[in-house]
Amino acid sequence: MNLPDTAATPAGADRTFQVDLRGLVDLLSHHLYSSPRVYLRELLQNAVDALTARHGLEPDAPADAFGIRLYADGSVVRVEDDGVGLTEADVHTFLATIGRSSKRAEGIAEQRGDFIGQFGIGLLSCFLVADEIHVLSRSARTPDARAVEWRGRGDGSYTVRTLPASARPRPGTTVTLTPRADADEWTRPARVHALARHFGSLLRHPVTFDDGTGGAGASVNPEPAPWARTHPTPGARSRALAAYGEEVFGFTPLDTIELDLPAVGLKGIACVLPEAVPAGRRHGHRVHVKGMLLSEQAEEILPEWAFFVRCVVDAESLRPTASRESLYEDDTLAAVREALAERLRAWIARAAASDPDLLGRFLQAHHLAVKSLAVHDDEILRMLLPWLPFETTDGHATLDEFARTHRTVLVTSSVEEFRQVAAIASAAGLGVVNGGYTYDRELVHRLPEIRPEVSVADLDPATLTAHLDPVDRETELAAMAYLALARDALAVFDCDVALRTFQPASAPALLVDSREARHERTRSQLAREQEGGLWGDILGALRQEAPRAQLILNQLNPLVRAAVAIDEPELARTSAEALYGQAAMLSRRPLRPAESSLINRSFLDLLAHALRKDS
Ligand SMILES: Nc1ncnc2c1ncn2[C@@H]1O[C@H](COP(=O)(O)OP(=O)(O)OP(=O)(O)O)[C@@H](O)[C@H]1O
Repeated sequence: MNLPDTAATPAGADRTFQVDLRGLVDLLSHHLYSSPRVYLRELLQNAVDALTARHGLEPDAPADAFGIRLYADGSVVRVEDDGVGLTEADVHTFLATIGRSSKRAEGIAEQRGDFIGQFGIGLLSCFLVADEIHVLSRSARTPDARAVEWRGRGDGSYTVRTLPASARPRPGTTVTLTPRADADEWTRPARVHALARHFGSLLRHPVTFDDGTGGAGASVNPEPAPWARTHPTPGARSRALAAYGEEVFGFTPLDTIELDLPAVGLKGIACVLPEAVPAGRRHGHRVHVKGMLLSEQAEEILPEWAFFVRCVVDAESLRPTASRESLYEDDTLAAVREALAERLRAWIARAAASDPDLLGRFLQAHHLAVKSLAVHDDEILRMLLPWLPFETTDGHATLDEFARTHRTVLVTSSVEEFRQVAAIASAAGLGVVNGGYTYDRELVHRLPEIRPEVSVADLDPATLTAHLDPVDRETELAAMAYLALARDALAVFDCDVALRTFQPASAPALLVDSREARHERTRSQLAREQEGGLWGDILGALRQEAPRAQLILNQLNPLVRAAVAIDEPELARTSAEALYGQAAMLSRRPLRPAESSLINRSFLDLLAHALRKDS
């Protein structure tokens, strides 16, 4: 913290920026840090970095030779470490200069890989809970170093004094805060203990907490990280990892995937979510660096498609941003993301190859996520496409099951088309998949890449009508008058009417009408209405041969057989309208206003006719 240069400065001379520390702390607390509780994370992280530096000085010291001790009794919070310590010069250079860090090499991007900190601002977070930071330190670099005391205050002033070595008999640093009354929530002993466990449970150095009520400090990290523990059997290990996942995330994982990337010193687990999540929603992962919990919301360690897992990882060399809430996007992070994605793919491949039960449960929860993934990822497509469920004319089935009974797989382009044709197509022995849902049509078309013996084609109305048998000449002639009347009645809907025989006999009529055809008709109609105007010309230029809808009546259906024999023209018209209305409703597409009123009218007309007949 540089004090403003208050001496009179001659006109025209260079001046020094002045820093309003209160403004800066306000900025950090409202925009950089998510909560005042991060003060403890920053203190712990500085202690960890100091221990790392101390081990660098004394590489032969055992791993647990140096530790961290926390103390909180309600009136002070203290973090004491056996780290490298600070000399008086260090105190001036690093503690008293905002933005200066002993952990950075040249530029801001060249952090010395061993350390978590790099920005030289973390200590300021203590001002979120206290007005003064008291540091007592003794350097481990020189055996006879004196102790040095630094007091930094929120108003930007500080004092430094050196003390005899006896003021701190061993090297290391003690940071003491006297919390403000309004920070009680974050500095109560129980809270400090909970925060220490939250941030420090995976730290590799011994960490203890003491609440001043007597007795030895309790260990904050009594056990090694869950993945570093040994278990009697692989089953016991996976149960223990699942229990840890549940404790951290609050759900029982469908499976736990162990992560281990020696190149970046990363270990951890990915917990497979037991339930589907909305596609595209990314989850935050818990990222520890050197055991220290830095972020619970890091999204960047996995690619977007991996939204079916949540991870806890501990890495040696990932670099957090200044807020610690996310990770610095560098080559290491890109490599980690790539390697973890590979690990998830391998897990899927293993389940597909040797654990059908697990695969089934996984796909039941996440088939949508997997479909979105398979569209862009050939390997996933190859492994999983046959096992993905689709809506078909045989009910919900995997493509593998479906292709066993249908060598030619037909796929519709909309849900509505599927609804229109499903019953008839399946009665005609055609295998149709509903391609109307996102990704489905695209995916089904890629099936021959994996099952070359299967062919896939789009189902167009012509394919279906080709499977409907024509009626004999005599029947056709007998129905001619009725068909002409029906065509006339339905001309307003640009709908042709034909008579065929098809199964199931219980279906009186089929309305074959694709969305594109309807779209085209609307455009043609608009063009006709707007004839002459600019808009009409544009629409006219776009006009194609408007495909007509087709109402196909089923000669096998008793009702249809009775209808074509009606000799009363009005009733014949009404019956044709009613058949059209029923077929349109069966297709489950939204009805147009003219269709709704046609259904309404034909129903009332038929009712009136029935009542007249009865009276
Ligand atoms: N416990 C400690 N032991 C030794 N040195 C420390 C300790 N705490 C802070 N320092 C010194 O003070 C400097 C500033 O600390 P501060 O926490 O503000 O930033 P940083 O850790 O370097 O970076 P960041 O802002 O990314 O945390 C550190 O670089 C380090 O030199």
